[in-house]
Amino acid sequence: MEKPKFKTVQEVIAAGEGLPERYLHTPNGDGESQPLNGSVPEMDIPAIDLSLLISSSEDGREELSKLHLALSTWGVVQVMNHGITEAFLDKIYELTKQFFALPTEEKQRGAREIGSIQGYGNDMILSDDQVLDWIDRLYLTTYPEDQRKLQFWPEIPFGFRESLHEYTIKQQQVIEIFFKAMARSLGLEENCFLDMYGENATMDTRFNMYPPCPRPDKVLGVKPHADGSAFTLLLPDKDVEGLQFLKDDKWYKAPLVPNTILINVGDQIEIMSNGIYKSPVHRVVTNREKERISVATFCIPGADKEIQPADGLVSEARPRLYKTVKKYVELYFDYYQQGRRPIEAALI
Ligand SMILES: O=C(O)CCC(=O)C(=O)O
Ligand SMILES: [Fe+2]
Repeated sequence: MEKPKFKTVQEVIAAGEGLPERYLHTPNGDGESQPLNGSVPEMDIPAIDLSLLISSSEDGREELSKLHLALSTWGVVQVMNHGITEAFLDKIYELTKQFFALPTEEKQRGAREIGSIQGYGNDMILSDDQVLDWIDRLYLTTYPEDQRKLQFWPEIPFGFRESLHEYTIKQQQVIEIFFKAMARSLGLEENCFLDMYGENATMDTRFNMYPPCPRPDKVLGVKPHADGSAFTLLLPDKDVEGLQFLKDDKWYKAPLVPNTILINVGDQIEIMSNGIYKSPVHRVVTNREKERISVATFCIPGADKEIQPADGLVSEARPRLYKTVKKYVELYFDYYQQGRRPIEAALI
């Protein structure tokens, strides 16, 4: 299959030809006239103890109400006591760093092919007038195993493949507990969301690298978007800030809390929860001196599954807000390409 002709951000920098115009945001009058690297306040989100979410004790109930409050206001939580050791998370982080530090030719062995999202590359170029994100990434489907495309899985650094396999298994436990906890926190039967997620659900892991950028006032690492997943597990860089969430039209930065996983609601949980849990708009700003690494895993309901508001969350007082959707991620890319919020397509 044909490999696309593109330069990754790392190659753009290595070419030493200055910053291409295609990365520059021009002020368009709606809030973007402000510099992108202005200082913003930190968001006030709780660290949720995952081990307590499965307990029926008083502490467990308290943790569920903390979860409810955070997901209905921010749509984001930090999760601690998630059962994955700090050493293992560090290993994932280090392997990601090592991968992006490899010579271009080595990384290109797993380069994305035209029309395919999996593999190594830059921001997906969907149209000629798209402002590009200052990001290089490696995108891999990790689950179910028969959907893995191993030709894109790096053999170097040593241990990458095995560790990603192990990380996938460890994340599945977190995902299952989190789905059950969300349902219980809304007064639903605990398998209510898991059943919609289905047996044929997919996990996609995206390794993100944001090189230092000469114009953080004009260039974004990731443009504002909400995730099309049910929810997303994120390992943000341990030292370098950059991720910001929008609330009531203002940007807030995500705190750096060691050894936690950040979980944000995606559009499909917003739909399943009839809008009670919010799929937050977020972006990544760039940094002049430091590179930033993050690892995001998108939990995507099975393509055979109909996603709709849970019956228990629809009433006369709270009418149903969303249609039934299927294969939402396909619809997501169509809308995203037109610069629209895909969830609009699901609104009744
Ligand atoms: O790099 C990050 O912290 C977030 C990336 C992100 O929003 C995404 O991959 O959807
Ligand atoms: Fe995202």
